Amino acid sequence: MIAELATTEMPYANGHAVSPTVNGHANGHVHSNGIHKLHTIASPPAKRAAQSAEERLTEFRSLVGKADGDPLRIVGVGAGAWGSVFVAMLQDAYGYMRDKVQIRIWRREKMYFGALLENVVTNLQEAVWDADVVINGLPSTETRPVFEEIGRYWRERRTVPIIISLAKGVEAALSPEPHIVTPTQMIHDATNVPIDRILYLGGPNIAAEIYNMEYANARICGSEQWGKPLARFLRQPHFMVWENPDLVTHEVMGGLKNVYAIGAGMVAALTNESATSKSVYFAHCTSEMVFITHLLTEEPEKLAGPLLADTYVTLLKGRNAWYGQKVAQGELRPDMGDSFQGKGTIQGVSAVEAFYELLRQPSLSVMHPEDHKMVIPVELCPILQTLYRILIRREATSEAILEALRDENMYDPRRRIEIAQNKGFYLPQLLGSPRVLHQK
Ligand SMILES: NC(=O)c1ccc[n+]([C@@H]2O[C@H](COP(=O)([O-])OP(=O)(O)OC[C@H]3O[C@@H](n4cnc5c(N)ncnc54)[C@H](O)[C@@H]3O)[C@@H](O)[C@H]2O)c1
Ligand SMILES: O=P(O)(O)OC[C@H](O)CO
Repeated sequence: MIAELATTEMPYANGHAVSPTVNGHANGHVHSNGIHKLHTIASPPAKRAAQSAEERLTEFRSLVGKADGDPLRIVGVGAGAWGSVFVAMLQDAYGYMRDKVQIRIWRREKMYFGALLENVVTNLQEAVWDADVVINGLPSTETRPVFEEIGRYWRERRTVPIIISLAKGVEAALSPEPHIVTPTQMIHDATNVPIDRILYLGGPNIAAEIYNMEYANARICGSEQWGKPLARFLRQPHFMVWENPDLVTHEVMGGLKNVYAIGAGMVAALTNESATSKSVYFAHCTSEMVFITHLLTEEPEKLAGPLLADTYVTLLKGRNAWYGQKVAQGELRPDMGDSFQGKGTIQGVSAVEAFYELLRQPSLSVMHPEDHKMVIPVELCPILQTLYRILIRREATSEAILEALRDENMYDPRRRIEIAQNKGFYLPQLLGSPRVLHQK
């Protein structure tokens, strides 16, 4: 039986859910059954938003082509930290309009302990078969198999859903030539949903903090036809959403920052939070990330801001940095896998392997700007190489990350960026574009 999100539990004022965004500031806490209770704190009524929630829902419904009496069906796939918070945010904003929208979340396992959360659906086919909007809250490593199953359920569908992927991770594919596969591409491959209806939402977002209404921003990346209306529909006063047409590079950046966040956690633990050591690491890891952006796109400067903000927040409070610390402290080992009870999946581990496997391909070799010989790109990324040795080959301990920083052959991080900027390293095939006939 499909259970809808409980709105009976939501406090109401004048028949509408008391949303933290309607009556000014609110403190919220989670009740045992996981329903977020909101208590408004006496404050002047919030400035009325340009468009009311009703107006935004009506606008989006008409864009999707929903007839009166036919609710907009939104379903989250994967009820982890961010997947759950993101769906709960939509529920807070629109859930009280039960005749116009139905918001649910699917999770694999039934909640046998405690009360089954009202908002959980445990039958995937029932959850997605007629969904108008699907939110992918799965780790990138699980996106392909689950959407292959969903694709089978959608074979006879006559309507085309819109899919928003939250996943930050990548796969490396080596044929027909080495290239990156992102979660939106996995979803497209698995379901045949046109890529212009599959978008990526990413930003410097810590789920728990957004759940507590801390102000955040994010980008919805993909086709402008859906990016603009979705940005309007998803935007909340405490969650600013901008649209950006560049889908794949932003999605790749979400995966790349997780790689270097793990290393940052290791350095923090090994140097007892030394600010100097962490800044040395930050200089080197950002130069490697900027170098990699130059391989991926002709306009890397557009990515510096989003990439560094997402990296920064993950260094401050992300699970990938936490994982790096725990590995360096010996509390976790690389052979223990990448998913942990109460924490979820550490996406950086699979990203280390994907980026390393990709950037070590001879066909991607670039001219070493000082040795004047062709080298595989990963030769210019000693931190990525070291993380691969620690986490994937398991042939080095975390201390190797400090050796990498102290390596006297290490370029001045500025040099690596200068190298990338001066020598057109752009490899269009990395993101699946046809290879340029004559590399610059
Ligand atoms: N947590 C955050 O603050 C945050 C913020 C922004 C982006 N993200 C990204 O969003 C994505 C989802 O993040 P999250 O924090 O919700 O993840 P999570 O690791 O907390 O939860 C993943 C959920 O997917 C479920 N799952 C995994 N494999 C499954 C399968 N095969 N079938 C069904 N369910 C399966 C797990 O049970 C879990 O509930 C990740 O790629 C993450 O990097 C996370
Ligand atoms: O908790 P993490 O490390 O998966 O990162 C969370 C978000 O990606 C930060 O934007």
